[in-house]
Amino acid sequence: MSKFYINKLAIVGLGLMGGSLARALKAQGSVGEVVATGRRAASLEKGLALGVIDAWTLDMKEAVANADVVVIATPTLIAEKVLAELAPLMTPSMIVTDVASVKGNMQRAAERVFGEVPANFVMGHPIAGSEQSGVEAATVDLFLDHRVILTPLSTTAEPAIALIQAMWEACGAEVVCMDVAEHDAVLAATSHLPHVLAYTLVDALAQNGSAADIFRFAAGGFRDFTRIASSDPTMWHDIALANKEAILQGIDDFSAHLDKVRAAIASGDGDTLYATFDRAKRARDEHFLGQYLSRQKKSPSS
Ligand SMILES: NC(=O)c1ccc[n+]([C@@H]2O[C@H](COP(=O)([O-])OP(=O)(O)OC[C@H]3O[C@@H](n4cnc5c(N)ncnc54)[C@H](O)[C@@H]3O)[C@@H](O)[C@H]2O)c1
Ligand SMILES: O=C(O)C(=O)C[C@]1(C(=O)O)C=C[C@@H](O)C=C1
Repeated sequence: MSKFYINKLAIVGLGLMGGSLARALKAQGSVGEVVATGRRAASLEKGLALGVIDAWTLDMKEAVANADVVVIATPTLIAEKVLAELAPLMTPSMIVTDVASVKGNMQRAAERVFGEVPANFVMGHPIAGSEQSGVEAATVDLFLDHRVILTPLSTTAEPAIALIQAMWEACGAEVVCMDVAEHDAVLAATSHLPHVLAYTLVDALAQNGSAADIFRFAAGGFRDFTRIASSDPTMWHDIALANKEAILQGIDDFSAHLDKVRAAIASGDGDTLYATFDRAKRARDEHFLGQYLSRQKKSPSS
């Protein structure tokens, strides 16, 4: 990993993501000053009190002045407004990145604001998080042993990509580069669809007249399946609208699969049911066992 140091990091939108990034970089001694800006003085003040940031301001110009790196960590659909505010303040030596969960929408937003995506804007997405939000939920090790996907374009400057890669590696993450459309299709399937399903299941049950009884008898399976339905509704409202086409495709593919399972249950087709459940168990076990083994290989003592 290349040795790097950020003199001044500016965070726009200090919540779980921005706060965890600040905590991790500070813990590594990889950053001089962290300044945050956002909408609400109260959460910025909380970030300061928790030692996550060194200073805050509601003035974007003041926040990003002389910053080496600016991280946009607001909900996805706000990013265009943030980019528009940032545009006249950007300097050639300033590198801008983001953590939004959808990249096609971010690319289109940057194209609308700048004409084309600036060479010093490196789009990124940490594949780590939680159902909690806000700076108080930020942790120093959120990105440790997780992947961060960067989606640079052919016009993105190599030194800018290298610096953002080094920033995430300093947080203990593995960085991979991916095409924007591929990113949005993959994340629609593995992250966005599960959230839509969890929210919809809980809502459907909660609308049921006997919801109180149903929830009273819900145990570990329901809790595991629905943890992510406690995620921030604004964040997921934005993601669902920003990655509309890929999520609709995911819902359609899933519905077709669910129809097959429904038909198998209705007709008593145990072979199909068993085969479906067995394939799913193997696929999940292999994936998570593979992850577990690779973590063990990296730190055999833990
Ligand atoms: N939470 C996760 O698991 C996760 C994982 C990966 C990526 N992301 C992405 O990271 C981004 C931030 O998510 P988070 O979990 O940190 O959310 P969060 O709610 O914890 O933090 C978002 C912050 O943005 C601020 N904000 C909202 N509107 C704003 C505006 N108009 N101007 C300036 N600031 C504003 C909020 O006050 C808050 O401090 C989102 O785009 C999300 O999709 C989230
Ligand atoms: O662990 C969680 O609670 C998450 O929802 C994290 C999660 C996901 O894995 O789907 C959510 C959104 C992101 O953009 C990346 C990660």
